[in-house]
Parts: sequence; C-alpha cells; structure tokens
Amino acid sequence: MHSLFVWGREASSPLRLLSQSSSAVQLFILAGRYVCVTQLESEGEVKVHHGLAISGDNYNEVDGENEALLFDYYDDDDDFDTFTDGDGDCGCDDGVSPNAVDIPQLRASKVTVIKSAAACDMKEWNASVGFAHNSTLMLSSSHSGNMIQTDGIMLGFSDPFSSEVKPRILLMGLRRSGKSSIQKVVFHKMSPNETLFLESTNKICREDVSNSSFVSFQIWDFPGQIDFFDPTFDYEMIFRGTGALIFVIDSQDDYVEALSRLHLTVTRAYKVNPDINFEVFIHKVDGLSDDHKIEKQRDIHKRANDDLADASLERIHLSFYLTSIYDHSIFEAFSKVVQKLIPQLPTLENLLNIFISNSGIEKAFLFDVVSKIYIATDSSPVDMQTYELCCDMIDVVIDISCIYGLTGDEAGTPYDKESMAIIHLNNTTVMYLKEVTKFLALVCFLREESFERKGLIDYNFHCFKKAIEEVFDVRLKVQRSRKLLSQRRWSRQTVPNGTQVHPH
Ligand SMILES: Nc1nc2c(ncn2[C@@H]2O[C@H](COP(=O)(O)OP(=O)(O)OP(=O)(O)O)[C@@H](O)[C@H]2O)c(=O)[nH]1
Repeated sequence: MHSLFVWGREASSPLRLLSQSSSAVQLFILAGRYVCVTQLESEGEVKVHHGLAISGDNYNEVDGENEALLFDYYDDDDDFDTFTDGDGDCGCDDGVSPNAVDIPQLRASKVTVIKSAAACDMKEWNASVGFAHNSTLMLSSSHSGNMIQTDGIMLGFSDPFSSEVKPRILLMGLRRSGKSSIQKVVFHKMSPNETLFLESTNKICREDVSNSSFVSFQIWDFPGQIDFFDPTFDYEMIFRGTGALIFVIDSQDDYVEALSRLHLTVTRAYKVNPDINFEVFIHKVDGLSDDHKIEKQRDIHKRANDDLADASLERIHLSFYLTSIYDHSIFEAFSKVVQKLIPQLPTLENLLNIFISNSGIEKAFLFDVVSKIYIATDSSPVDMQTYELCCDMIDVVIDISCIYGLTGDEAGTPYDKESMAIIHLNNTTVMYLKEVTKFLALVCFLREESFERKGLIDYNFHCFKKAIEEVFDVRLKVQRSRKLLSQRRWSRQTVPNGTQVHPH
C-alpha cells in the first residue's frame, strides 16, 4: 500500500487522510483548501477516484472518471473559466462523501482536471497538479520503504519546510494600461514597437523567472477586464503568496477609474497579506513633457494616498515610478521592485561598497544579464544615464556573444568567466564589465587614472566574486539542510505501514 501526501500553502493543512485500500495507491492532495483524491487502480494508471470540495462542515463529491487522467496546471491553452466557478473544467459536483473526515476546515473549491494523459509510472512519478484558481504545485516523489514521499514542492505555495518558494509579482491594472507590454519588453526582449500588436490578455499568464539564484520569481499578468473580486475568484489565495503587486496606470489616459481600482486592489490585498510591496507604475510617460510627468506623478501620488488616508489606512506604503517601455525607465523600475524581494540585498550592497571604495571605482552595478535588471548597486545614487549606458553595454556584449560567439562543446558558452569588456568614454570615464556568474555581470564606472591600477581592481574583483559565491553557497546550504530536516521530520511522523500522523 502506498500513500502519497502532497501538502501546500498552509502549515495547518490537515494531513490525516490515509490510504484505505490495500492494493491501490491513493493520492491525497492537501493544498490549503483544496483536496482531491485519486486512486491508482493498477500500476501505470492514475484514475480520479473522488474529487472533493469541502465547505465548512459540508463537502461535495463527484464520482470517479473512467479515463486515465493526470492533473496538470493551468497553461496557455486553458480557458480562463478554469479559474472561476464556471461550469468549464471543474471536476466536482454537489454531493456528500462518506469518507471525507478530518478535514472540516477546508472550504469549497473545485478541482480542475485539465489534461488527459498517458499512464504514469509510480516509481518515476513526476506530476503536475492543478487546482481551481491557478494554484499550482509540482511534485516529484521517490520510494521510501513502502511510503511514497514527496521530495519537492514548487511553484506558488509556501511549503512550511521549503525555502524554494518563488515570490510572486502580480501585474495588475485596467485594460490596455500596458501590463503585457512591460512583461514582454523586460523579460522577452520584445522591441517596444512590437507591443502595438499584442492582443488583449484574457486569462492569467504566469511565468517563471529563474535566471539565477538571486533573481527568481513568478510574474502573473492579469487580464484587465477580469473582475478578480468576483466572489467565485479566490483572491485570498492569489495575494497570500505575493511578494510585490505592480499596479499599472496609463498616464496618457484619464486615471480616475484606475485610482479607484488601485485603492480597491491595495486595500483587499493588504488585508490578506500586509507584507506585499505595493508598486505603482505611472506608465506610458514617453508621451509627456518633463513638467507634465512630475505634475502627473504628484497628482496621482496625492490622490492615491488621500484615498488611503480617508480609509484610515495611512500605514500602507505605495511606491511610485514613472515608466515607459520606450526607454530604460521600465527596467530601472523593475530592478527596484525585484531588489525588494532579494533577501541578500544588504549583503550584496555591502560587498559592492567595499569593492568600489578599495578600487577607486565610482559606481558599480550587479546586473542580471538576461533581463538587464540590476539586482544590486552600491549606495551612491543611481543616475539614469549611467544606467542606460550599462544596459547598452550588456546588450552589446551579450548580443554579440550570442550571435557570433563560438558554440559547441569544445568552445563552451559564449558568455563565460573570461567574458569582460572595456569601453573608454569620451569624458575620461571608463566602463568595465566582468562576468560574475553565468547570469550576473558587474558593470563599473571609473576615471581613466583609476583604471591604470587595473591589476588592483582585478584582484579586488576576484575577492568580490568569491564573496558572492559564498553568499550563494550559504543559501544553498540553508536550503539543503531545511529540505533534509523536513524529510527527517516527515519520515519520523510516518509509521512503517505507510500511515502518517498529524504534524505539529
Ligand atoms: N506610448 C506607450 N505605449 C505603450 C507603453 N506600454 C504599452 N503601450 C501600448 O499600450 C497598448 C496596450 O498594451 P498591453 O500591454 O496590451 O496592455 P495590457 O494592460 O496588457 O492590456 P490587457 O491585456 O487588455 O489588460 C499597446 O498598444 C502597447 O503598445 C508605453 O510605455 N508607452
């Protein structure tokens, strides 16, 4: 008898549903409020046995499906109905289940069955499981005695024992405010002009950004026309795992409606999760004069904060950015949003400060080369022109490396530890780029006379790079030991016949 337990977001999720059949494997998925029960009728085939939807003390049940099914997460081919209580893809009907005990606090929801799939081998189990409302978790499992244990849960849920959870960045705002364009330009290198042909988003688009250990998050692009406060839409789940909420306001349009929507969004989100960073992008400012930009920012800032003050919610902090996809402002704004989600930021800033003060460098940025967002800089102020030059330099190095660089096993990757670039500017300043890791580059600005001591700079850079590697190592070690701890804890709670006790 094998039991596979998968748990999700809430540490308090009950985990007492046990395998009851001696020959079959039952899969219980306990992700906060969502439960489904599947049964492996015979090796190599997963069948939906029960889909349960629980509401307080009541719950619903649907009988088993006949075809082999594999749960999968919401993807581009799915309809947005999947996330609502529409009839669409939800697999539960009203009813009463005689077996559903010990899970009284679970609330009504529907289990989404999206994809039929071929048989899957329990030994190599590797499943994606999807729930209504875009909750997704992925799992893999391995045999441990006669118990199949999950050994990895990713995407969107905060597993109490895992530090692997990627923070979510939500992109919200009215229709046509520019949300999808921002995502495409920053993370897909789409040229701004191409965004003119983007179609309106009609479902949540979720994307993983994992360029390095430091830059790792999910972006959820919300359709403008969706009323996510519809009672059937689980906004609590969405906000709970959110690190930053970016609200995009089209500055070229009348923003009265956008401001009231911003207020509603922020107050709801804050109630669910007061730790969210609220970021307001006053977008499409390319069409405005400098004076006009400042005036708009002041007005939006004042009105948004007045609304919060009227609701006695002055403690909610909103950060404002003037952005446009037609210049580097969008990259800069995104850099600042992402930086707030990097726990190692103070360490990185300290390292950069030490490095520049000992090397005669004026300004240094640590860049994620793929997205061109800078994940850290020293404590001196950032000047937009300097930042733009850095972005251009990265473009030159990375684009030329990728287009014309050697490929093949013997050549290695075009951007590697040897990668560096020096540009002497016409104002006696030198730009110096060096690879830090596969995904990170250091770009420095310094005076020509300081660059004469290049040997010293390179030595200091070597020390800086080692320190960065140590920060990575510590992070990895912490993750590994947490994982080990959670595995030990769970195996201790598992008695030999595959049953499992409630965690404390
Ligand atoms: N001038 C200007 N236009 C922009 C900017 N960003 C986006 N746009 C344009 O705004 C229009 C709408 O952009 P989208 O990205 O589709 O907007 P959206 O918010 O995702 O829209 P929905 O999917 O309907 O919610 C497109 O024509 C873009 O080219 C910007 O910074 N400046």
